[in-house]
Amino acid sequence: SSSASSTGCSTAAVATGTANNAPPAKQSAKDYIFGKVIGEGSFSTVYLAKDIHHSKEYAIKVCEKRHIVKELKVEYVKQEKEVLNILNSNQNKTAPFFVKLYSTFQDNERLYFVLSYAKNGELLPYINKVGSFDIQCTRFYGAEILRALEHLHSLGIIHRDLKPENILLDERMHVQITDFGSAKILDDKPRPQPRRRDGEQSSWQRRNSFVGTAQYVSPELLTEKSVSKSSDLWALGCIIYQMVAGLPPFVARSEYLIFQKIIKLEYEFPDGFEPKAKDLVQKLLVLDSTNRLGAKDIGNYTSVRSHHFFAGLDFETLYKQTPPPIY
Ligand SMILES: NC(=O)c1nn(CC2CCNCC2)c2c1CCc1cnc(N=C3C=CCC=C3)nc1-2
Repeated sequence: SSSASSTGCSTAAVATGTANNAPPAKQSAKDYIFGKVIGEGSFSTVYLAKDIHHSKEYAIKVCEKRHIVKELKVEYVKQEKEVLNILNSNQNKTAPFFVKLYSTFQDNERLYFVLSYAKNGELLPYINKVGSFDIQCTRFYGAEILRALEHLHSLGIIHRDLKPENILLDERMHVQITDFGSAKILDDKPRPQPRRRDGEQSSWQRRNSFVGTAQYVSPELLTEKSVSKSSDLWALGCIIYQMVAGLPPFVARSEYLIFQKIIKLEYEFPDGFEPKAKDLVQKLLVLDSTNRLGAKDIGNYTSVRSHHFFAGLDFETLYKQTPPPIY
C-alpha cells in the first residue's frame, strides 16, 4: 500500500491511492516508527514497526546490503522476495496462512521488507508452555499447516525449512507461515529463476552442511540432496508429532546424530501418544518420499485430509473458525 499523498484523497483517488493520481509517494524508513527487535538472522533484523500515517503495525525486515553481498546471500533475499510476491499475487481467501509482503524500499545501506505482523509470535512457545497440545489443538493447527502447504505447493513452491519457529500466529491465533529464504521455486512453473552470482552457492554447496534446522529435515535432503513437495510433508509429520509429544521425533546431542536417526528412521512414540495421531505420523515419516501420505495426491492433499485423525474437520472454513484454546 502506498502512503497517502500530503494533499489528502478524494474517494475516486482513494482507489488509486493518491489525490492527484500521481504515483504513490516513494516509501522510506521515515514513514515508520521502528520499535523492538522481533527477529534476527545472519544478515537481517526484523523490527516491530508502526506506520506513521495509519498507526498500523508491521514487521519490517531490514537487510544490510553489504552483509548480503559479503555472505553471498543475494540469491536468498531475491528468492524470498520472489516467493512473497508469488504468494501476494495468488492469494487464497480460504488459506491466508502466510505473512504478507506489503512493500519494499531501500536506502544506500539497507533493503526494507514491510511484512504483516503476526502479533502472537511463534507456535513453538505455545507448545513448550503447555508441554504438549491436546488433540483438538493438534488437529486444528495440523490442518491449517496442511492447507498452507496445499496452497504453497499448488504454486510450485517448497518451503524446505518448515518448523514451529517459522509457524507464526496472528492476532486471531491463526497460522502465518514465514521465512522463505530457503524455499525452492519448482522450475516447471514459467518464471525467471534468480541467477546465482559468480561464486554464489546453494545452502548445501558452500559449507557442505545443511543450512536450516536439523530436527525437521527430510531424509532425501540428507542422502540425495534432493527435495520435493513431500519434504514439507515430512516436516509436517515432525511438527504433528511435536505438538502431541512436546518434543520433535528426532533429538540428539548433535546435528550429525540427529541426521543419523533421521536416515535410520530411529524414533519412538511415548506411552499414551494418541493412536490416530500416531498412525498419521507413521504415514508421513516414511523414508521413501514417494510413499508418504499425500505424496501421490494431485492438487489438495486429499489422502491426508481424509485420514481419520482429521475426521469431522472442515478444511475449507478453517480461517473462519475460532481456533481451539491452547491450555
Ligand atoms: N525472518 C523473517 O522474515 C521474520 N522473522 N520474524 C520473527 C522471527 C522470530 C523467530 N522465529 C521466526 C520469526 C518475522 C519475520 C517475517 C514477518 C514476521 C511477522 N510477525 C512476526 N511476529 C513476531 C511476534 C512476536 C515474536 C516474534 C515474531 N515475526 C515475523
